[in-house]
Amino acid sequence: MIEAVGLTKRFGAKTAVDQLSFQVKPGHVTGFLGPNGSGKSTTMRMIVGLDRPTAGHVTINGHPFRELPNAQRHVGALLDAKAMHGGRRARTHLLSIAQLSGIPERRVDEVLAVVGLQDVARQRTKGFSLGMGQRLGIATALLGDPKVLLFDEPVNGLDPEGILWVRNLMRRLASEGRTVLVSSHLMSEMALTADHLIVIGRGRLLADMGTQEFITHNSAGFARVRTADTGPRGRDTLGTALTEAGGRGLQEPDGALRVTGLELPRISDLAHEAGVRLWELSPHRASLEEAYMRMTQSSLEYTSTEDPRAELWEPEPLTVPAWEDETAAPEVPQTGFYAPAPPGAGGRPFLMPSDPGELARAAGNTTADSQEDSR
Ligand SMILES: Nc1ncnc2c1ncn2[C@@H]1O[C@H](COP(=O)(O)OP(=O)(O)OP(=O)(O)O)[C@@H](O)[C@H]1O
Repeated sequence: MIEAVGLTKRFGAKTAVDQLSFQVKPGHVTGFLGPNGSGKSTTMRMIVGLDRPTAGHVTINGHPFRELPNAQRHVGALLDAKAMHGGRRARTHLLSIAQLSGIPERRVDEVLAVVGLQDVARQRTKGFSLGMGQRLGIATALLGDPKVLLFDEPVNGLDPEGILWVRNLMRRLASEGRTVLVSSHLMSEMALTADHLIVIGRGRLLADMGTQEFITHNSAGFARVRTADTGPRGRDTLGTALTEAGGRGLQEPDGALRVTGLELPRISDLAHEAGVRLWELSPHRASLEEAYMRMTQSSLEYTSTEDPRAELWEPEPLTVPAWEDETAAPEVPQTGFYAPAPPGAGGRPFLMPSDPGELARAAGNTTADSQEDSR
């Protein structure tokens, strides 16, 4: 297990890591996420003793890295895939590290086979592609058969087959009871690889929870509603009914409505009462990328002038339906199937009920009851 307590690193006036406390437990792949410059690499460097904390401490299985006897046998790390002597052959690179750590030569050939570099083992690493370098870096981390593994951006530069391979490798290492901490900016990949997440922003801890829990806690909630094509006026009729009931609808590019401010059962009732047939009524299920953007948007060290993430919160309507002009969208409430106010504006994250029966029960509730549904 890796344990950080009040871990802090300052570079002059810059606080790169700010009072971080977390545990990385064995048997899981823990994703380490954060915007550029949020302090992930600095944290990893402190874990393996390459940077000294300004305050706080971090231990591996109860010991600071520098006090671990034969650390290579306990901890393996891929921090910089380019950190190798370009004039050395891949096998020689591994062999020199193995010899320094008392690791038998046969292990070098084992890890070369694990990462699929046997055929280029005698090539000099300066000719390696980024992906080959990553594989060699992973082989180096695995050399001592360590119980604790750190990977900083291991899928950087890998092709889809390589990414899949890394995913399966991480999961296998965790299933063997090892502690696996992996950073990546590839959210779709992290969603598939990591079962736990530590998220930091500006050096501070933003979240430490299961991946699914993280997505649930940080998702904008809305319903997708598609009216039957058979009734061309159905969408406008429904839009008016939804607006009058306190909801708000925006047109999705595919013609569906994105509805906030109303629970699904209420939307269904309103459609029924208005005589509008629905072909789709579904809760929006957020991706890890969306949840991550939502959580970190105020913690980005560098943001582009034009924020490409804006579309994740509220799409521009392609055309403003008539009913949109009639009534101003009301203040968005904070409970049930509602979209929260934007982060930073005091909004509470939207939570999907984990129990689908909750939806059915909510269908029988009055408006007053529905206010109790928030979780
Ligand atoms: N040796 C150093 N001297 C001065 N500042 C540093 C040093 N190392 C890191 N920093 C600063 O500390 C902050 C955190 O950097 P770090 O590399 O840990 O972030 P990161 O989350 O790994 O970023 P990325 O995702 O871009 O790799 C940045 O502002 C960086 O410029």
